[in-house]
Amino acid sequence: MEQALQDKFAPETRCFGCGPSNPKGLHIKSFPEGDGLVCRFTPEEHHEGFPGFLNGGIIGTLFDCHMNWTAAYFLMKRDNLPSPAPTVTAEFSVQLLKPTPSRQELLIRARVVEAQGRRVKVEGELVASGEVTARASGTFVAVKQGHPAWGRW
Ligand SMILES: CCCCCCCCCCCC(=O)SCCNC(=O)CCNC(=O)[C@H](O)C(C)(C)COP(=O)(O)OP(=O)(O)OC[C@H]1O[C@@H](n2cnc3c(N)ncnc32)[C@H](O)[C@@H]1OP(=O)(O)O
Repeated sequence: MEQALQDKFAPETRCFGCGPSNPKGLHIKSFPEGDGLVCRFTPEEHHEGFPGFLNGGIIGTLFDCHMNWTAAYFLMKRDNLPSPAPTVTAEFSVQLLKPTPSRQELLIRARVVEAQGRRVKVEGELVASGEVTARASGTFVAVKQGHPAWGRW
């Protein structure tokens, strides 16, 4: 199977959501597919908000990191960079449409809907057994040299 973007481009990073080297992290894995990125995630019991259903903050983190990588990968392709751009989350919002089952594999899709300069808008959806249980949108910005995140991925 093809390597996840996180493992290919940032294996040493420790982001709680997507850092491969954080032993307590979620280890979100993003793969290019179609016009965006997809992520498949199977929650653990300690990610639940109530029995059998996922905690809303965990849902937010899944969207945050996966949409961030969607923006970073988009900028890499658009600007012909050797690796994904160093993007951070400027803002994001999540709509929790129905309880998300936690004892199964979940699918998160994200795609870029607008981009200008180093600012990228991304939309995402979370699908459980073919049903969309949450949607999100956010703005991600590629940082400049001198930003605390510069060179940290
Ligand atoms: C291998 C690699 C892996 C790369 C992949 C890595 C994935 C890691 C995932 C980690 C995700 C995180 O947790 S990141 C950590 C949480 N996030 C943060 O700490 C970010 C804190 N905020 C900041 O550092 C800053 O505010 C920035 C970088 C977002 C923006 O500051 P700046 O660089 O000075 O840029 P600025 O000129 O203000 O804005 C640039 C453009 O973005 C717009 N903009 C700025 N902030 C916002 C905002 N909140 N909402 C909407 N739009 C905004 C501006 O209007 C402007 O648009 P225009 O006029 O150009 O149109």
